[in-house]
Amino acid sequence: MKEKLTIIKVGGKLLEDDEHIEKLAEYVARLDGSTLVVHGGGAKASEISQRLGFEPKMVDGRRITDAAALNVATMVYAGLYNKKIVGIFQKHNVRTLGMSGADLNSIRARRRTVKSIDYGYVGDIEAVNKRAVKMILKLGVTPVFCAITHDNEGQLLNTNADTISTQLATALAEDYDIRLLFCMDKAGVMLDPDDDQTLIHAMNYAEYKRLKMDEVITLGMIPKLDNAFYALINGVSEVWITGLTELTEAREMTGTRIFE
Ligand SMILES: Nc1ncnc2c1ncn2[C@@H]1O[C@H](COP(=O)(O)OP(=O)(O)O)[C@@H](O)[C@H]1O
Ligand SMILES: CC(=O)N[C@@H](CCC(=O)OP(=O)(O)O)C(=O)O
Repeated sequence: MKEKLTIIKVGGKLLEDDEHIEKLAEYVARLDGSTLVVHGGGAKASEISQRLGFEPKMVDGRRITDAAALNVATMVYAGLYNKKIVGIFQKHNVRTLGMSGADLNSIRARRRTVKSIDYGYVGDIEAVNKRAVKMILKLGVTPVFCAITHDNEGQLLNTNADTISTQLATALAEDYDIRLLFCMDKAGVMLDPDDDQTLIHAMNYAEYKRLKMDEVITLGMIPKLDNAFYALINGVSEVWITGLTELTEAREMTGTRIFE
């Protein structure tokens, strides 16, 4: 039987409040089996960019990342948030290692080719160094990955955190029984994102396509769900889109369970 691995992707909006990181750390400390965390930070990167006087630009949920935006992304994701999470996890006795895709050459990516849009220093993942990640997990350590990858030629790249968690999950699915949890600022996928009462408890691909066409599902939820379904058809056992309270405080997890 494969060992259990829980992969939790934490959305950047949740990271704005240290209390949320504390709750997550307490939850991870209680979990059985191995855990791997991936985090974003897009909202903070946008805020810092604005404070520095340049407007952030997003297309289809992906940041147009010029050299200045890449510097901000590296400082916010690999620096501020990664180290904040590591510090708070250590406080809760979770042995943690902060990672980017450049560390141990764990995630190699290629700069996205320019078609109609030049995304700049945005990386599409080419290879996950499974050996390195498994080695960390075998030590009983929880790796915490930020949204920075590299091309192994010295260039750092910005990669969407939902995609990183999905690529790590599918690469490790051969060796682990994986639960992939996308934890964000809403309770899950909803018919009305401002009304928790409209939570969709389970969703298949046909329903996703219909709700996307009807523009019930929009913005960052689209790449998240594309990743969620990709994970499910590529060997990941269980996929959820959920909120922090729904994940860490409910006796039984609630949110949106993704099924084929
Ligand atoms: N049907 C929906 N249900 C819930 N959230 C939705 C929906 N459609 C769009 N969204 C938006 O998607 C956002 C989550 O995507 P994103 O901002 O990329 O999250 P994260 O930073 O956690 O990856 C929610 O905050 C919400 O504004
Ligand atoms: C290429 C690209 O768009 N990268 C994302 C990485 C951060 C991220 O994914 O953060 P959230 O999970 O908080 O949205 C960005 O810069 O916004």
